[in-house]
Amino acid sequence: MKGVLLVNLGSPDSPTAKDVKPYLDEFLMDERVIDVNKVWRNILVRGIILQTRPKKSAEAYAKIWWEEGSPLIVISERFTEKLRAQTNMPVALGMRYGSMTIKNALQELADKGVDDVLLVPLYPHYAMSSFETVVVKVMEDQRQFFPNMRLTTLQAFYKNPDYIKVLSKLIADELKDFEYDHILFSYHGIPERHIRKSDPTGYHCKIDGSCCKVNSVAHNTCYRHQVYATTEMVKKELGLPEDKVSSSFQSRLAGDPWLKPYTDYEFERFPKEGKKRLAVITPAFVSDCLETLEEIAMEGKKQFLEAGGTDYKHIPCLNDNDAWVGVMAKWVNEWQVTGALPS
Ligand SMILES: C=CC1=C(C)c2cc3[nH]c(cc4nc(cc5[nH]c(cc1n2)c(C)c5CCC(=O)O)C(CCC(=O)O)=C4C)c(C)c3C=C
Ligand SMILES: [Fe+2]
Ligand SMILES: [Fe+2]
Repeated sequence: MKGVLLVNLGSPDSPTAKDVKPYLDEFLMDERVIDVNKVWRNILVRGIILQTRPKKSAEAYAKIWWEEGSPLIVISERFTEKLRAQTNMPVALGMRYGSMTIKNALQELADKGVDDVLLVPLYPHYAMSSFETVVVKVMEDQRQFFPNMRLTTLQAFYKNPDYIKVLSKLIADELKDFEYDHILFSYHGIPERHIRKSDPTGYHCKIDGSCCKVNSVAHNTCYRHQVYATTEMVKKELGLPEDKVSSSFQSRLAGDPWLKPYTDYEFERFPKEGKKRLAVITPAFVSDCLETLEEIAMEGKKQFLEAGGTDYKHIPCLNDNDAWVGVMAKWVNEWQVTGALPS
């Protein structure tokens, strides 16, 4: 029998340093997130980052935490519930990190008789630290615990026309009552090194702005190309003026160079250039989370207004938007009936 496994990133069990620490430990000890050798990763993560970050992160989580729990988890659960109502297959939800494990989600499917699984990483774009680590972990757990299960993966849907349409519609609806000077597409950043590492040609990605526009097989795994493609397609779909739209990258850790421009630098720059009314959309995330609700909706707003901006609007993620659930239902139901996946 066929079934669907949705996987998102995950959250700590509560917004306390005690629960944030083991969550960050699992997250940052992932070799696809902090991609240095094991000894150095151990020193960096356990000897340095985890000494101070859990307390700081817990304070940030406390600002956005809901009565029902972490927004990312609660929203993913709502999405899953709505999807279940639109398919006649079992649908399970797992998280890459934290206590809602992928193994438990696979077990839930196996208990319902599922032996043919469509894995849906809940990321529109491919990055080794998001999409790839989910696929690798699901494959490991499947091989180890469910050897008779078949796995198929829905590829990153960053340029799928159905996805672009629902994202564009959401943006248009949110902007109906907001007069803006500029719309910023702020994507989660990654270290530049990850772009080079994920380039199968070994030479295409130069991160100079030009490579992402020249056709290449590298784009299948190039996060930078994919996020710029999403921005371009939404811009086209909505007929947005070229000079009123740009992309940037948020949430970097100290140390390496990460993809530029940095979102927080843009918040400082825009008011000085007369862009005082700003709308921000965060399409790297399908559900609102710490990085959108705290970093963008709260801290970003503060920074922009202090830099001289006058109006600021954070556009929510697709979350459990009915049209978005409908698109996912269309994709998974088509796979169930024909075995075909969207391109
Ligand atoms: C959109 C996809 C994501 C990519 C790519 C990604 C890369 C990446 N992230 C970190 C470090 C952290 N990210 C944190 C939170 C976080 N990251 C994503 C998504 C991507 N990360 C989400 C959805 C969230 C929010 C989770 C939630 O519970 O709401 C955090 C934890 C919070 C904090 O302490 O700031 C860290 C740390 C790295 C290093 C990285 C690529 C190398
Ligand atoms: Fe992250
Ligand atoms: Fe590129």
